[in-house]
Parts: sequence; C-alpha cells; structure tokens
Amino acid sequence: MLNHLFSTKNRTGFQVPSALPLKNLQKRRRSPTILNSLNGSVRKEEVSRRLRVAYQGAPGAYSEFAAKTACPESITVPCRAFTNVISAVETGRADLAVLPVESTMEGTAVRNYDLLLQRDLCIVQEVSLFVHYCLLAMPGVTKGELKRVISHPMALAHCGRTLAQLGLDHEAVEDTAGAVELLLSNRMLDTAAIASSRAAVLYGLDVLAHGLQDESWNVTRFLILSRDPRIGRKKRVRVKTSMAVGHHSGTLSVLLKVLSTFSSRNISLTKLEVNPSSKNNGPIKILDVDGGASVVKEFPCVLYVDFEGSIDDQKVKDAIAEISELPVFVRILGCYSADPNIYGLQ
Ligand SMILES: O=C(O)C(=O)Cc1ccccc1
Repeated sequence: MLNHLFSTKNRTGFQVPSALPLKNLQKRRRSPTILNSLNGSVRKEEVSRRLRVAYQGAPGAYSEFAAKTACPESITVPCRAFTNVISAVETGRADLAVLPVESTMEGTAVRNYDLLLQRDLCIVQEVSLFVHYCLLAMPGVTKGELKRVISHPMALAHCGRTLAQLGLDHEAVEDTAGAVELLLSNRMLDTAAIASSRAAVLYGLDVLAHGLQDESWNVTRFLILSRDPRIGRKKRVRVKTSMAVGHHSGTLSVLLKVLSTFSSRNISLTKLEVNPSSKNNGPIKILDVDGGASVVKEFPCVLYVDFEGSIDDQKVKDAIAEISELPVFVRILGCYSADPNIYGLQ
C-alpha cells in the first residue's frame, strides 16, 4: 500500500509558488516568462514558450481568471467540459488544467473531485477566488424587461435566494461566460446572465446588479493540475499535501485512525471529508497510477484529506506509512505550496 512512495513516477517534490494577491498581478505579468515568474529554478529551454492552461468555459469564465491568477502570462485554453480540460493536458494540448473543487457556499464539487481521482494528473497549485456575481443584460435592457436568467449551475445555486426575490425563471448553461455569449449571439432581450463584471466588459454587456450571491462571503477554491511533477520544483515555503484514502468498510475506524495518525505527529489537517458512494453514481473510482500499467480501483467510500507539510518530511512519510498499513488504498494527489490568499474578482 505504499506504492506512491516507491513509484518511478514519484509525485513528490513539485511546487509552484503561489500567485500573488490581485494588487501584485500586474508586476508578475511583466516578468519575461511564465515559468520564470512561477519558479526561477526551471531550466532555460523550458521557459521559452508560454504555458497553456486549460479551463472549462468561454473566455471571461471564473476558471479563466483562476488560470490567469495562477499563471499570469499563460495562454488560456477554453474547453467545453471539465473532462475536456483534463484531456487537454493528457494529450499535450495544454500544460496545466484548472478545476474548481470547492466553494464556501456549496462545499466540495464532488464530480470534479471524482475526475481528479479517475485521471492521472497531479495538483501543483491552489488558487482561491472571491466570487462576486453580477446580473448582465444586453445594452439598454432594463430589469423590468427580464423574464429569466441563465448561468452555470453553481452560480445559479449561489444566487438562489436573490433569484427567487427577483421572481425570474432560471436555466443552467455550461458556464457563466458561455451564458453571456449566448445572450449576445441570440440577441436575447428578455434574458440576463449571471457572470462577472469582467465578462460584462469583455462582451460589452450592461451590469444591472452587483453582488447577487446569497452570502457575501463566497470563495471558490481551484486546483491547478499538471502531468509534469517537475513544474515548480523548488525549495518550499509552506507546503500542503492532498491525498485520497479509499476503503471498503469501517469508515469510522479509518477516519479515527487517520485523525490520530496526523494528530499524534502534530500535522494540521486543512480538509477532511468523507465521501460515500451514492446509489446513482455507483462506487468511487480511483486510478492507481503507481503500478506501471494504470489500474482503476473501486471503493464504496473515500476520504479526502489535505494536510500541512511535504511528502518529503519524515513525519509525513511516517504518517502515510501508518495509514497505509490499514486495509486502504492511498493516492497522493499532489504536494504544492499552500496559498492562504483570496484573490478578488468583481
Ligand atoms: O462558469 C464559470 O465561470 C466557471 O468558471 C465555473 C464557476 C462557476 C461559479 C463559480 C466558480 C466557478
């Protein structure tokens, strides 16, 4: 059960320095190459082209902003669905992928976490964005003329109470910026989109209202994924590790063991979530990436665990070894610099 520690494709040791808070982004944009600005230790030939970062949605989507926050000089690659985002990196069409995985209002985006477990990419960075929703309409359209609102399902969920107050029907589309594109291309005069004010500027729409989210504190955490564990290898400042623990029975005893293993070593957990399989979706699949040929393993329950510390730290190695003695499967999803910043986007 210690495959991840002895893998030829060892997942340890990659790190991308955190993106800077919004006020510092301009400075970073001026730096000569993205990998340089991410990490000075990457070899010269690797910095000669700009990183391509795949995200789900159209230009102006929140995920694109997360990509630009993590890699200010990158070329962003829009993709239709999250699975296409991952495939873009797997096939070499992009270098990195952006995946929203949790929000303060909705908790873990289980489907995206499932994708992370099923595919062979590793986490190299995290970005948390403050998400502020606006009501966008075609130029000249007033609130009174609106009959419905379209947006990404997460945006609609985050604005549920406000939408009920406005008395507008709503319909889910692929992403927030895609909703704006749809308005524009069909010249929809009775429909508004929920999206960012950045999308309004990009597409030339009017902002009819700001701050539509039901809770004023609305932060989404995005993960930056890569195939290449060398990205950002550098001396670490504050490092975090994410892992998944799949097991077949005794969730409570596995949970207690995980808790005591980390607490006895004074390792702080930043996330601990029990994810049982559902009748609708069947067992949770985890790709075992360490055994040469990749094998998919199935579990009725998986724990998502994020903790402070590097997989190179002896006490972390000991903790993982102890957990791996249980009848569980452990997959290290990434070891990356912890970014406590919350970046702004209106
Ligand atoms: O639709 C978008 O703009 C996205 O990037 C997905 C999303 C939607 C709402 C909050 C965060 C991410």
